[in-house]
Amino acid sequence: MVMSGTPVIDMQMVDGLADEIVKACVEFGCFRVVNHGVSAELMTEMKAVVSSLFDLPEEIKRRTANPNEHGKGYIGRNHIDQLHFSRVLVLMKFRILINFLIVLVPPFTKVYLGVTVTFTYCHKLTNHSFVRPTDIINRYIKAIRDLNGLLGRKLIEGNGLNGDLFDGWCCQLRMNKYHFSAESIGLTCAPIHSDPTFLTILPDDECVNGLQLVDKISGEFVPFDPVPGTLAVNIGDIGKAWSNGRYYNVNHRVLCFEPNTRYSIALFVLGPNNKIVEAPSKLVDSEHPRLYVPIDVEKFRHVRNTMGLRTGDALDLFSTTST
Ligand SMILES: O=C(O)CCC(=O)C(=O)O
Ligand SMILES: [Fe+2]
Repeated sequence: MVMSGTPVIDMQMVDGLADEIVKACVEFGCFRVVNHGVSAELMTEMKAVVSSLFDLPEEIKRRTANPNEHGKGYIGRNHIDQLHFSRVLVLMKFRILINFLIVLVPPFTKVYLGVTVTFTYCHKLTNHSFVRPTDIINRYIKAIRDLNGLLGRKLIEGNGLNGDLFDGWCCQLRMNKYHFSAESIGLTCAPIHSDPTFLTILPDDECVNGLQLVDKISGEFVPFDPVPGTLAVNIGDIGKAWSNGRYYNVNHRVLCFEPNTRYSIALFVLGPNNKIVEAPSKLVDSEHPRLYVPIDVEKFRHVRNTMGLRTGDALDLFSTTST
């Protein structure tokens, strides 16, 4: 059976919100949220900023290069590096990095260009032609982190736990631009992967589709088409580990279906600042024995990247039964 459609969850619903979210994480590993608290106006402003940042001259983007930390600075178009797609940038709480990935697809040999810009750098950019990106990005991140906080509280409640889940966790903001052309129709532009996150909040392009998910039951790809006014949320590997295997770390990919530019903006909720993730003891019992050893999230991402295990397999290396 192919799943008939991922749920759209109203974040302002009064009763049953926590249960709906937990159910969606277990059954689909993804869902959409509406009434999510990120205003349509802010979303429009953010999209304009993203587009302006991508339109910056190459020379300006190159100034953000960070030769010491691959993946945290400019990556030229000629540096094709599939690994970078899954490389994760750790954002300290007040030192926010923005990673742009411009994805070009064959027949071009240049796959994408990546740039990381710090907020400080964005201040410098205010001297350039586009408007107050820092203010808008700051407001956007605040709104999306508020939403994330609410999701975390509902996950805690839905599992019968107490406290805050994502308080102080590291996040990464990644902006993707896909140059879809007539020649690229039918091609895979972002390869199949799970996210190495607890969860990802993804405003996908409302006009240009392309995102596909692997159905939990059938194992087949199914479309995850945009629904205007909603934001997509998906569970990653760390979410599966924290839930003691209950949540589905859904594999996904992006295909080109039409010759239009496509944007998406992903907030990756990576892991706690103390770095260790383990399932709360309440989620472990005789019917649900502990599946994973405590996971150091930085080590996890390192193993995942260096071994190229991008579709959830890296978790097997942290299994309580692996030798
Ligand atoms: O562009 C999209 O819709 C998905 C992007 C994605 O999966 C990612 O950045 O991890
Ligand atoms: Fe992803």
